[in-house]
Amino acid sequence: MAQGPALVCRLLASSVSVAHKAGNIIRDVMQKGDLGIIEKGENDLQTEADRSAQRCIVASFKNLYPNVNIVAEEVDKISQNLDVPADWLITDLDPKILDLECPKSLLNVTEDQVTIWVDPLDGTSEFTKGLIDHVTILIGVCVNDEAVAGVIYQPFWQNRGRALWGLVGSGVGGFELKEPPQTKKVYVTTRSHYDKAIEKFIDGLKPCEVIRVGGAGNKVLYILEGKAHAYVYPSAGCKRWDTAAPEAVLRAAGGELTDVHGNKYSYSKENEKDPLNKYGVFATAPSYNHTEFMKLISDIQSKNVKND
Ligand SMILES: Nc1ncnc2c1ncn2[C@@H]1O[C@H](COP(=O)(O)O)[C@@H](OP(=O)(O)O)[C@H]1O
Ligand SMILES: [Mg+2]
Ligand SMILES: [Mg+2]
Ligand SMILES: [Mg+2]
Repeated sequence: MAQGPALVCRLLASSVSVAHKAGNIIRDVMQKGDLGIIEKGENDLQTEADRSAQRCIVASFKNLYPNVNIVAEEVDKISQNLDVPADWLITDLDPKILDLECPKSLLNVTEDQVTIWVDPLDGTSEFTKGLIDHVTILIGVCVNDEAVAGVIYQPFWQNRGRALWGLVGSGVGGFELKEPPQTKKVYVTTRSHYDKAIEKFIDGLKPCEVIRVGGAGNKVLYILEGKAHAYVYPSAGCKRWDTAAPEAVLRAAGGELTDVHGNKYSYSKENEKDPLNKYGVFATAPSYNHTEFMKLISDIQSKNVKND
């Protein structure tokens, strides 16, 4: 009997379609100009765009995939209200993604094995400062504890937005994958959560250039588009919704994302209660050997401990 597209492919196709709508919502909030900023904690903001984009994304997924587990960043009452306008409930599935051949290992995945990690607006700090190029929407499709597919959506790319996607074992799309320069080492790190300890750590890597930009999604884009060799964040602060989609897209392209020890984070639903990426974020370009890079990181850490 002929079978329809596999669940993982349908989830990725939905992610692309839903991200386009959430992008519209974010652009509308920016255009109206009333961002409705709330301070959730120290150096941790939320806006009307974060809340509304999350409501659109979560309501759409719950409607189409009632048994899939969804973990989204915003936990307040307004963001969790799924009574959304009818046109926010997206049922389209991006046809290009549905045409993809699903990797064999993912063909038989069932809803109960899936957790979708949603960051409705990554780079909120930059968004509130008008640095709109740093903003992305992140939807990561995870099976058991692995990030296997994801969308990084840039709502302000060329004033209209674009979806960059990846399916591990299949490939990436929506952008041109580029290698970083061979002549110099470039590292990308946080703009808004920078401190002396991070500065010292990165100095130890002796980079030729350090780029500081907002957003976990945006930093992985720097790697994918050949502007940086690695994303270095030697600090706790990012959560699983910040890294699920970027990790999936990067892995699908041949790169890697781990903690400071070179271990993968788990994206299983059990992490909902403790989603913090406690041991930092270290991501490398496809052509940059992650194991060797993590060895360099480990040497630097030992040196720092000796000198302290
Ligand atoms: N020390 C910290 N405290 C709170 N959030 C942090 C953090 N470090 C990183 N993050 C979160 O990780 C994402 C990327 O951070 P950065 O731009 O500093 O690299 C941001 O996501 P959001 O913008 O979705 O909240 C940010 O809030
Ligand atoms: Mg946030
Ligand atoms: Mg984020
Ligand atoms: Mg966010």
